[in-house]
Amino acid sequence: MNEQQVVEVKNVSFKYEKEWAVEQVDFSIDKGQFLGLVGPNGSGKTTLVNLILGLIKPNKGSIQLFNQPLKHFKDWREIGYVSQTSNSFNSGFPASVLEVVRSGLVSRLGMFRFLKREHTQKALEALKIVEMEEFAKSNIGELSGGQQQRVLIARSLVSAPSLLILDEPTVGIDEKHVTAFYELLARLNKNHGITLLMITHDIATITEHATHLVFMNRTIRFHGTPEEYNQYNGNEPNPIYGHMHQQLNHMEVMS
Ligand SMILES: Nc1ncnc2c1ncn2[C@@H]1O[C@H](COP(=O)(O)OP(=O)(O)OP(=O)(O)O)[C@@H](O)[C@H]1O
Repeated sequence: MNEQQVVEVKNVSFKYEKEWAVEQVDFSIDKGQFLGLVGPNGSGKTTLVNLILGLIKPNKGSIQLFNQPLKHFKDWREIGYVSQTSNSFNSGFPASVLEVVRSGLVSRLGMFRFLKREHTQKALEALKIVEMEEFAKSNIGELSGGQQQRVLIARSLVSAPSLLILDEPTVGIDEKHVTAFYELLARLNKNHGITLLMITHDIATITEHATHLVFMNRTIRFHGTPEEYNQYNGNEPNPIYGHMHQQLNHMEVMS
């Protein structure tokens, strides 16, 4: 047993109908890694994350979370999940930022109402981490896409997860705020010890910030560090990686 292993995907294949969406995927994520999951549209990234979250079951292979087979895994508070949120809340959405963040603890709030003050405290601490404390009383629908995304990250942080999974979190964030957003993720990773798995199309930026990269197109085409990626990228590429790099460049232009 590898104590450091947070996610282990062993030879996993999945098909919705006839076509394989994910085929023989094999990789693991160790504690403390910031792993960027990159691939063209329809390459199986969200399917893979849904498999890891246990929302769908593999046709072949197996998945372990924190060294437990997925079917026995119960402590879902260990895992935070933030999906794409562009325009999640419209301007009339009737909730304050604090209420949205506190709702990350709602399952426990029902049983322990008297702990409400403690939950508010936890929510404020999470807002502080994402530098949104001053917006606690604002209406969520009045914030920008990037600010809303920070609030949703705060909501997933209130239960103190060890692993945070983000599906294209920079969609809807304007370019000048994307760097600050990546800096926030790097801080969560380095200072708070949270392991990160992030789906993105933004190869250039993820390569600067992630500790590890997985490029997939139904199967895994590359798994390694950004340095390893840059090495083959800078040298004569071998045919598989060269082809993948062309595809990735094409994706970058398309996204
Ligand atoms: N619910 C579904 N039913 C049937 N096929 C699906 C379903 N969801 C996804 N697919 C198919 O599975 C393949 C992988 O889709 P998936 O959403 O995992 O890709 P992705 O890499 O996340 O794409 P994108 O970058 O566009 O979000 C695609 O061919 C897609 O059409």
